[in-house]
Amino acid sequence: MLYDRFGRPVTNLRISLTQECNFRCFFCHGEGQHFNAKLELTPDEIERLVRIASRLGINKVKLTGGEPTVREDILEIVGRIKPYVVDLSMTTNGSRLKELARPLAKAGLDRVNVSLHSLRRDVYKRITGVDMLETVLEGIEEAVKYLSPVKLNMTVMKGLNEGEIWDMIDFAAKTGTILQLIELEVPREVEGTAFFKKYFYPLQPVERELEKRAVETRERSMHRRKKYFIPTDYGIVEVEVVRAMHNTLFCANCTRLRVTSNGMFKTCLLRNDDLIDFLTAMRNGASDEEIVELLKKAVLMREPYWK
Ligand SMILES: Nc1nc2c(ncn2[C@@H]2O[C@H](COP(=O)(O)OP(=O)(O)OP(=O)(O)O)[C@@H](O)[C@H]2O)c(=O)[nH]1
Ligand code: SF4
Ligand code: SF4
Repeated sequence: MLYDRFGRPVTNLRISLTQECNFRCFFCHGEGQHFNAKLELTPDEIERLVRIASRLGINKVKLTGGEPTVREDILEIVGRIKPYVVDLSMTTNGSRLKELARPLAKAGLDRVNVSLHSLRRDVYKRITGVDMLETVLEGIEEAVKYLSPVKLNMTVMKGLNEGEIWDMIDFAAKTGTILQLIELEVPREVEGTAFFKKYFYPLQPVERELEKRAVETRERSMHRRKKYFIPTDYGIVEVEVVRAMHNTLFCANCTRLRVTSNGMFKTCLLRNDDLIDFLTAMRNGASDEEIVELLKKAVLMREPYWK
């Protein structure tokens, strides 16, 4: 097992497969990739990286983007890395899940997180830039048949969807999904901007209400995130709250290393000075041991962002 200088174990890789996306969410953080990356890792390179990481105790992988399902070889990628991974998940906008949920599960995907910021067509379109709510809802319906759990990601924003939280909780109960309520998060330099002030909606009061209504509360080891089990007319539903801003406990329990779509290790979502290129080494014939050294170097660069 690898530990960073702050005693945090690294147990998962969060791999961005592409910067491409068929949506245009106005708040998209692009997984912290603020550069134009034309180059993409091939299935061979992804498999090799995951195989090497698995030897070091990293056995959970999250596939992200951009939008991971815009890659034509997504099924091949999933199938090739699953043998090395205990928990293989994907975060997607859901636009291709209707046709892909079943083949993805068959290829080895264990579970999926689907962004669903609103249940109202107009609001959904304002947030994502596309008129695809129906398609995504159909995708979710299909996903629950083959993948478990299916989580819904709702980024809560002032003036847009903050009034839909309880509807979304009911929707999650009805569909047999888990809801993740996510507070808008940005790096320090963006915090003072008009954008952030306009849309930031603090979830602490919502969390207090959840606490009151919950029949049970649990804490995840990752980020020490709270999970609330909320009774609804449709049964008990699990609601997880993601509050990263200024959350020292969250960062102190961060166990993931990121991989950018163009082959670099990235140590933190919110940092922009933390990249280690491993793809050039790989393409120049580096041995597994040399890749391990680069991975270890990245782990040693990790720092909690909020401390
Ligand atoms: N600051 C920060 N935010 C994160 C991190 N991981 C996830 N988030 C936030 O949580 C949102 C949802 O993340 P997902 O990709 O669905 O996955 P997850 O919730 O991290 O992982 P699982 O619950 O294990 O599936 C992201 O859009 C981020 O806003 C992280 O390591 N750091
Ligand atoms: S769907 Fe995700 S990757 Fe695509 S624009 Fe929206 S937030 Fe960004
Ligand atoms: S250190 Fe904090 S901000 Fe950075 S990736 Fe981990 S949890 Fe997110």
